[in-house]
Amino acid sequence: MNGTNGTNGVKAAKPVFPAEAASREYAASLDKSDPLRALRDEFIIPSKANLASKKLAKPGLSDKPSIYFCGNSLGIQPKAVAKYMEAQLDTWSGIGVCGHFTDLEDSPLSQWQLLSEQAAASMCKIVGAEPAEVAAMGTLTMNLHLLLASFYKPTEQRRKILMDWKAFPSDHYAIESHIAWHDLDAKENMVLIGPDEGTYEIPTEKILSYIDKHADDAAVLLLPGIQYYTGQLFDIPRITKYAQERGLVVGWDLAHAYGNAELKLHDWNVDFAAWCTYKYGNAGPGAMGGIFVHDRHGQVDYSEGEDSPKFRHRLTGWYGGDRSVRFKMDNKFKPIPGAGGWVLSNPSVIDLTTLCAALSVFDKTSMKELRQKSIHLTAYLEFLLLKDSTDEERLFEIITPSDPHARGAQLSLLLKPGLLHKVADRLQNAGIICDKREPGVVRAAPVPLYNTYSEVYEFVEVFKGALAS
Ligand SMILES: Cc1ncc(COP(=O)(O)O)c(C=O)c1O
Ligand SMILES: Nc1c(O)cccc1C(=O)C[C@H](N)C(=O)O
Repeated sequence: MNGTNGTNGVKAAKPVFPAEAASREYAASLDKSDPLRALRDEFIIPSKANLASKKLAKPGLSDKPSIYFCGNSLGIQPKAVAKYMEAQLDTWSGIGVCGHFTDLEDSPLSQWQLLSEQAAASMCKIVGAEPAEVAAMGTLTMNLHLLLASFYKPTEQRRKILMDWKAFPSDHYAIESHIAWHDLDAKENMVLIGPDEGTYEIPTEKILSYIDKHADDAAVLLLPGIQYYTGQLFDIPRITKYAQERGLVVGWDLAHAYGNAELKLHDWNVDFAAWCTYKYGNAGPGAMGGIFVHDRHGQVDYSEGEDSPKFRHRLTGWYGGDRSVRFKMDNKFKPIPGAGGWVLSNPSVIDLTTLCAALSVFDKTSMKELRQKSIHLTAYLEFLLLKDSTDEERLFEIITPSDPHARGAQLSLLLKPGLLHKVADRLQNAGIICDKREPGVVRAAPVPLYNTYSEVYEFVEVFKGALAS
């Protein structure tokens, strides 16, 4: 397989496809030789019949599956979810409150007090962190607020937050409200970094130049790992290092990068990060999110005595308190060392259950393997979309970077004005699920865990047919 990440950090070349690759048979041959093909069977693929009928029903075995290219918004259901949920419901009905401290034989789930650690143990592999640097908790926007409460400490001199020009609205509101929370003017203190006029990709050099420009007045840089609209994957290690060397604290919103790109948050020395798990993570709509706090920020110092722990300030709650003293009820907060110390409440075990089920699928593979396939699968999509036409002839433009190392699974296709609804309808009628973003973008995300090369081929046939009609 071409286009894989080589060893020693050397980035592999972009996959190249021969002319004969543009056929249904070739796509099928790629599926046949795909080493990860068995993973598709770990999922329930929404069926065309169900999408059309709008009745509550599970997809039947003989139903034709839809082509699901919307993992960038909501991943599909892993079969493990039903099994894990049943085990959890049986635990609750079987032993009630004793579920907190009892590990049951044959259950894939640990006792409730340890369930968030079970999730973190798998999640840390996806983001490249030590287990203690990751906590399963809350939801993305909520977690960004909690992390900003700890890491955005504006001073007279440093008060600005550098961010992207088209941040997902929730991130924009979170940052805006945090600045206002400190009685500062939001407009003055939000520095939006965007692409040059008429382009979509933000060059790394441009981000670095903003960091230079604001090296004396910016407190935090908070960017998306992958930009939700354009699909651009940023150079996280380079940008992080550059900003930190100039005194900024660096956080990443990994909503679109979690389970999609290979991440090494610990080695990259990222200060903090947050993500949701319902996109490429497949943990279910509104599923529990995750945070990363670098080891150096999560330490608890007892050098002044057991009763006077010193730790980075955060907004606290009892589930961030060390388990050994959690039920002593002495009202002396001793944080769990690491990201767990940011947890507030008794977590929903139902949410943790779907998360653990989704993570059990990731445990069958690795981000390295997934990314290898993803780079190849998305390059195949790009190849089929672009072949046989020139930039001038096409009724769409791919606004996602063409460098596979500057994007994840998603390609964002910007259509000529007036075409979006027609194309979206045609895709929907053909049982293809991907999303549209006004004014004219179709986002298509072939996901390596469950999508196939044949589906990519079919998608392009329908997409091009819709444009030609
Ligand atoms: C980049 C980004 N930030 C924030 C959100 C919102 O997250 P949540 O609703 O889980 O807080 C999303 C997706 O909905 C997103 O893609
Ligand atoms: N979280 C979503 C929701 O509650 C409803 C509809 C869509 C979403 C999404 O996740 C959108 C997604 N973040 C995006 O990139 O557009």
